Amino acid sequence: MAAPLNGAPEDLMAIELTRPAPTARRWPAALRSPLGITAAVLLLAVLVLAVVAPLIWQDRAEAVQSAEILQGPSSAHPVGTDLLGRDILARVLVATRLSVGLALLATVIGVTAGLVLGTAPTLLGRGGERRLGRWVGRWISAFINIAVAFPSLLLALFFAVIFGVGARGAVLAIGFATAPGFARLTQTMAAGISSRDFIAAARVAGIGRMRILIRHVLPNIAEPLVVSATMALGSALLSFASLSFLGLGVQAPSYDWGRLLGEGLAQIYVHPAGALAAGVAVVLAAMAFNLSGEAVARAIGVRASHTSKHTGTAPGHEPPAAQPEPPPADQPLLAVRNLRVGFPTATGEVTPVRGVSLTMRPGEAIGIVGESGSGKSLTALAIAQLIEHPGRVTADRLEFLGVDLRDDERSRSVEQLRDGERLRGVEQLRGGEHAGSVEQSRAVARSGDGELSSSVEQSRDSERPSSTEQLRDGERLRGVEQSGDGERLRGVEQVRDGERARGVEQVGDGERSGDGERSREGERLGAGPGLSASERRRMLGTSLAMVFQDPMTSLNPVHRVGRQLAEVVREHQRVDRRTAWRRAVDRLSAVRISDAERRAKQLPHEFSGGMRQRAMIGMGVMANPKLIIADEPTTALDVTVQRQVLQLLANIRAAEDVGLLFISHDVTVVGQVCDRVLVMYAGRVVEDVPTDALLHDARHPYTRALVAAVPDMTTDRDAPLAVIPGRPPDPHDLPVGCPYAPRCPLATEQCRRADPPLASYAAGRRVACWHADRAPAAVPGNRTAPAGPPAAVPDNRTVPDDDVVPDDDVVPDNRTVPDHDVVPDDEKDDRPAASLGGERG
Ligand SMILES: Nc1ncnc2c1ncn2[C@@H]1O[C@H](COP(=O)(O)OP(=O)(O)OP(=O)(O)O)[C@@H](O)[C@H]1O
Repeated sequence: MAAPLNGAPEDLMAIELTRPAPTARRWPAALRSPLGITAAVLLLAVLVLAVVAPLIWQDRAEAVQSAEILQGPSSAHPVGTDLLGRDILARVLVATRLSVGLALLATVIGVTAGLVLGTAPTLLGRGGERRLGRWVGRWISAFINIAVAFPSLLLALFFAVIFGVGARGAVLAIGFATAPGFARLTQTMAAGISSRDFIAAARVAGIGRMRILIRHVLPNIAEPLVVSATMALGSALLSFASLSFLGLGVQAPSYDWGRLLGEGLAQIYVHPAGALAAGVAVVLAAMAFNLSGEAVARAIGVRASHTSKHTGTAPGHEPPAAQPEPPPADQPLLAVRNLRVGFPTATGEVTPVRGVSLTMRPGEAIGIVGESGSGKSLTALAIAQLIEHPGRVTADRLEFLGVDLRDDERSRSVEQLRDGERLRGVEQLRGGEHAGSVEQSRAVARSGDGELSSSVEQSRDSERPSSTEQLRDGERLRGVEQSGDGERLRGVEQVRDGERARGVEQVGDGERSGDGERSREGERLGAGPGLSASERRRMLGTSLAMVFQDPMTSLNPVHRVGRQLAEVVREHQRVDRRTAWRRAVDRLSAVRISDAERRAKQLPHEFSGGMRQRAMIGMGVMANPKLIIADEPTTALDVTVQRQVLQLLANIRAAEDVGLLFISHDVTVVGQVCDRVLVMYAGRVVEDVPTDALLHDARHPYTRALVAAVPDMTTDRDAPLAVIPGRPPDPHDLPVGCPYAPRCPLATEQCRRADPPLASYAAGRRVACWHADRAPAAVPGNRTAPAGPPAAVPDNRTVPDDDVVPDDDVVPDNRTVPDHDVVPDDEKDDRPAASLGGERG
């Protein structure tokens, strides 16, 4: 008899929750089904027998009657007697307790060990700063993978030999043989839940790993785990019977069903009923547990899911270094330079975010737009420190509130190179060397006067081709050196203008002026300039809020909304439960959720989509953040709710002087809430333009195409809808040169040869295009001027309580960029250039 061990967890390996709503209403229906009734009756019978059988039939089962040896079925002995004349039926019934009890014990051991092993990678493996933890987590994962590869029976036999013959050894053997399957199931589900937005939100809020695991991950995977454990119990029963049957389990004088099977086997041809009775008991009890698991599964709505494969290809290209933005007069809220996000692939590394730079002042609203896959979300996640291993984030500078957010181990090499370059830059400045740099800096100066072409020309002729060549050859080192040159340019220019001292300071210490600020921030937080990982987490938890696109996945479905909001302040401000709850209710009403006290007690599924999104925003402002990152917060909402959410963000921003990084596909929506817009394409910023210039004075053909592709109420319905032909490039397979060239009506040979740098051509304006000097044509007649930013609530830290946004407040339209992915092939290439606005260039 070779029963499958721990088959249930393996069967349920890819289990997932189909819906997060409470399941109370589905239980009665499931119990009333034939499956539910059968399972309930069988389970009840097994449990009752396990409790009462030894009390009633123990004496009869153990009474030796030499006159009745090996009797066949009779009215006195319904399934006959054994070699000592004992009643077999009584023995089978009495053995229920030991058989079920031992199986239960083995299952508890297996489930506990599986839970610990399965959650360990999630617990240890998150966050870049935990190298040792990640390492241990990886080893545990590898161990689980190897263990599940072995047949469970083999594992059980192996462990049985290790732990010794007998009931105790068998319990441990079956427990440990059950653990790997259960661990794999737990690990898979925990990893799935960990990628959900509400976990990211909890992490942004600075909630610790263990707490996230216990409060957010486990409750969401508990139901399928219970189903799996129930089924594992049936398997453990069969396994135990197998070991006892083989003589490795329960030893005489004790007896379980496996032992009774073994004893009866010798008489199977004489008294088949006596031999089979224990087998029938095993089958019925296993069925009871498996059917119960099945019924529970139906009641709570879990089903098997399909796993998806990820394939990697060639690494991405290096874009030319962006020209840094001029340093703001005051300390920036957020300073990002040369941010890169990469993921390992089978053939190297793919880099979906390639050198993004941005500087945000306190209270500023910056929009990031671009088609799907342009790297907007990854940029936001990298800033919020939410890129998971094996994702790799590097940056020359990544500071929030003056605090360096970089994970040292990951970014140090780049930083060291930059430091080296900076020092050399200072030396060169001091010695009055580097004529080439002076030349280049003149170009930058001219471009500052609006002579963009000179600047571009300069870069085109000197820097870029070599840069592209170098990077194509994988000489990253020299690429970094060039970014150092960018720094030198500015410094040299300042020296040329007689501002030598300032230039040296800026170039020499670079953006190291931030160091002083960082120290001050560190002092404020009670830590040194280099904050520890937990201090950084705490700082981010209180100062940065994230609002995600899908309001359904942004809140934990199993916790009341108010409790989730309260958790943020309880975590950071150590306030008592009641105070935290009051603040949660207050924040809910501040985000205009009426009857906030009652709503706070509801679960997320009881909220509408717009309310959930507002609740998320309410959660974000629980700790008075300095920056809100909103990743397409209105995409999943209808027009009215979209307008309310935009209004709310604008109000909070104005009332609390919060910076806003607003990500969207929709250039018009971004135009209405932001001061300036970064347009991303193929993982890099291709244009940085003030909002008021977005519609009529954008320089990059891609920006203009995005603007032109947005229809509005005045769009001529008879004319073909403007679209951008082709598709954005796959980050795995970027073309040489400007990645937009294959879709660009202005593309020339030069565009196909070299990627243009993001160059500054006027105050607060940067563009990465070789042809950006060509005067932008007027936006087609179907465009209307953008509405102004939503009216803000001045000087008031709470947002008005009215649920209805006045129409004249703000009218963000819900126009969205058409889904270019679904442009039929035959439309892509013969689309007239006029539809792109390219003719305006
Ligand atoms: N974990 C990952 N591993 C590998 N590639 C990834 C990962 N996450 C995202 N990418 C890739 O990075 C690119 C940019 O993704 P990102 O989510 O930032 O795009 P996006 O501009 O926000 O798009 P959308 O508007 O559709 O959300 C995409 O091509 C995506 O496939």
